[in-house]
Amino acid sequence: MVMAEESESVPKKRWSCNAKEEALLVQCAELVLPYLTQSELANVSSTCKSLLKLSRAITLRRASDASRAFETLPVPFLNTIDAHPYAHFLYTRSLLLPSPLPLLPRQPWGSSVISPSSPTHLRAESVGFVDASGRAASGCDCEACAGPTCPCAGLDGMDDVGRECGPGCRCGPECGNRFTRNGLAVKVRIVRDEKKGWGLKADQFIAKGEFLFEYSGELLTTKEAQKRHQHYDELASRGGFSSALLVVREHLPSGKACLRLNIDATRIGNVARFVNHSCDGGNLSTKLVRSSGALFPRLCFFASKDIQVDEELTFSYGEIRKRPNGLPCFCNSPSCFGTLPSENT
Ligand SMILES: C[S@@+](CC[C@H](N)C(=O)[O-])C[C@H]1O[C@@H](n2cnc3c(N)ncnc32)[C@H](O)[C@@H]1O
Repeated sequence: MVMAEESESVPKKRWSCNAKEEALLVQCAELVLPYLTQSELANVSSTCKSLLKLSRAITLRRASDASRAFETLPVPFLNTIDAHPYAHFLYTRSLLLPSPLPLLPRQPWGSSVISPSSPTHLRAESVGFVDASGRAASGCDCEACAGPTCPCAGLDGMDDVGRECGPGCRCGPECGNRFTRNGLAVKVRIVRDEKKGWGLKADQFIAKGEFLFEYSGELLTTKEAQKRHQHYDELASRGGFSSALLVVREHLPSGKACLRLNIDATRIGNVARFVNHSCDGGNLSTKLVRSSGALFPRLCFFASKDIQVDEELTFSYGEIRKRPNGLPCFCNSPSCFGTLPSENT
């Protein structure tokens, strides 16, 4: 294999190789390229025609399913605005404990030969309540969890907190009282907007009250969330950067304390990371759902009204606090405050 210099005004390095070498190169590249980020892929593909062809095929597959086949429904990207074919992030269907930046794992995406595996750091759910003998200490003993007789039933109504069967229950994954636990439940696509970046649109009719998805990502300590908030604010002020760090508070029964969940889907997350803000509350509502036996509740999204095909899915990011350097809001609702809500960390 030899490197050939081109005699253009700005010389470019290109590989030139014989047919046998090229076949070997493509074979190796098939195993490596799916692990690369968008810019790494672009750099590599500019070095030779075969890699360019392969990288184009990977890009097409990536744009056809943001979920990397972790969801049962594919989630395509659609961009008629600019040249970004997809957004690059690692996919997880559940909450994960964070890994420090340099240890962020790579996850193949867009390969025709390698199936992606979930990021390997600890699932937040793998920590649960146990009794002195090590048995799960909460949950139900139902064989079939039918209706309100199951002690874990409690997802109906407008309460901010719901309950479901979980790892502490005798029933299995097929139990009908675990319907927020099977990942994305409706067809959606990710659409590029000139002002808001990527956003999520319904690809089917969704009835009021229907469950859509949970908000997955890295579960951070408040200290780490504050550090990342500051870092993300700096990046956003330079433009072209969207963070997806959500802070949720659950008021505990005493009324005197609250549980604060910091979920960062910026680097690792699921489709929920694409839901944009609307000052009028949008068409989604959130509920913290506790699965019996799991230590942390999960933030789940439900339709707060009937949603038609092609409607953008939005919700309110929280209370608006006027900040001189707040990011501009383009929700376009009659009640728009002009500024995006920002967490006072
Ligand atoms: C959770 S992400 C949503 C997905 C994001 N639009 C993207 O391209 O990845 C939150 C970020 O989206 C953008 N965003 C969300 N709602 C917006 C709105 N109403 N107006 C302007 N930007 C918005 C802001 O950059 C915000 O920090």
